[in-house]
Amino acid sequence: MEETIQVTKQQKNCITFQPEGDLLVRGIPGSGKTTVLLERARYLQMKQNDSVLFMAYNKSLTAYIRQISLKSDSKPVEATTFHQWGLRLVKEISLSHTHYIGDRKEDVVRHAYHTVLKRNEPLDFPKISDDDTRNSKLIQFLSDEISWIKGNGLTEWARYADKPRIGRGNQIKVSKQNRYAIFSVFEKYNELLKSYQYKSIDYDDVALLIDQYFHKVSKDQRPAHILIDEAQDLTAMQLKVIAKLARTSLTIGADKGQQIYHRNFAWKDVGIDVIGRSKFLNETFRSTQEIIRLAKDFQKRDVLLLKDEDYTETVLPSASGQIPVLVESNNLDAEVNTISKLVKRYLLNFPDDTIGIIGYSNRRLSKFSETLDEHKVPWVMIKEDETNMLLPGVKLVSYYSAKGLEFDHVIVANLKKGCLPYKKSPPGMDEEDFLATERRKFFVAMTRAKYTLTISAVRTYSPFIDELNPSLYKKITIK
Ligand SMILES: Nc1ncnc2c1ncn2[C@@H]1O[C@H](COP(=O)(O)OP(=O)(O)OP(=O)(O)O)[C@@H](O)[C@H]1O
Repeated sequence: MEETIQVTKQQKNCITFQPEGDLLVRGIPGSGKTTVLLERARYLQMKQNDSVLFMAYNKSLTAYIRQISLKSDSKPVEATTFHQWGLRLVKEISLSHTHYIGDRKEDVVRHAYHTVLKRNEPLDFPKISDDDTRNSKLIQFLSDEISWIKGNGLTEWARYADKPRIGRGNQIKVSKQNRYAIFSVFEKYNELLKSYQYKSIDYDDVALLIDQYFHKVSKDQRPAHILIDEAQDLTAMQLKVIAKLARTSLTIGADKGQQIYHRNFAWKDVGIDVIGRSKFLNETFRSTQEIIRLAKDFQKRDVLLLKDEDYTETVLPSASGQIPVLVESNNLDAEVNTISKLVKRYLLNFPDDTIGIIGYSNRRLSKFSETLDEHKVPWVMIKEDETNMLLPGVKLVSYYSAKGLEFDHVIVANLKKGCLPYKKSPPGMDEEDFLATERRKFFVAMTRAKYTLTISAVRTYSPFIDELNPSLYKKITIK
């Protein structure tokens, strides 16, 4: 977002939409949702002279938004994630000494499970086949189920008991007795979290606690205007409290086609009124025709999305460029070597450009960083910190953290079977739903590219490679 841009009429209508009530801005990748939300934040800040808060799903996107916002002359916009902002509020209104349980959540679920098993009452858990004697799949299932319960605000037995299991798949059969057993673990888990031993909350608790202690939230603690980007990945409960917290207006940016967590709710279910207050941006500005043509064709494999009432076809942009390249390597070592050489060439030819290497995880990306060091290529890892994303050079970023970002040149790496899509779906999730979210990660990664796109496949290739239309890319095989 280097140049000053001329917003379109469609975008302007969103920016200056009436500053009271809700507004939903939907749009295809690169259609300017972030740009519009940021401009609207500035507009509201200036016109209304009242507090404005910009929220986004992950820390890398909020850091990026702060960086873009700082580049302009106007007052910077406060940007944060719901989890960061919410935890601060929770500490102020109820639990001053709390922190997130983070990666230890499954340990607490296991602790709760073993505690309820010792009770003198028969508990019937869902049958999940597992070779592991530690019941890891059941524990993971219980952990995901607890997130689902909290994310949908089903924290009372009466609400959970009969709730249709939308979004929880049909793979594992869950009877009423099973629900009773699960709910016993849920209650014990919450008790343990609060106990002296853990004194923690989990990520899903933030929305529940704000809802529970809403009467304690003062007017000054509630922003007048809240703008939220990438809202398709928030839970129903998170959106419900965000809608309650916004005093005057709530602006939501979302694209179902980029939803990488399995969610299922309608806007009205969470108290958001979008009737007559929904806008769609269908022009795309980031990428070239060649990149969007390939990504758009691939998106057609997402049958769940095509059936969704929110789905709208991506329109081709006017800018034209190089055809995307598919590089095939025999193994991961060959992949990092080839990509490192390619990156070196880009740096030489385009010293003022950003180059994003998007990989499966930070662990996988560390292989790139080692090899880039050997090739004497400077790089930065975009994790969740304040790495400057606007400066030229090489950025390493995971599929998750790449959401909402953009780079002049993108290399989507690790297209290997078992890596993307990941080798196994979480217990309980339907294979089709799982593949749809994994496919969207690839779609999101491809659409981060402005000028060139390279896809790097490693033997045994990801099945997604076969889903790419071969007439829309050029193939290079590295021996
Ligand atoms: N009217 C416009 N004219 C030219 N460029 C634009 C315009 N609107 C947005 N852009 C540029 O297009 C790119 C994509 O914009 P932005 O990131 O806001 O899209 P987005 O819809 O949020 O994308 P995504 O959902 O894929 O993350 C940015 O570089 C932005 O500066």
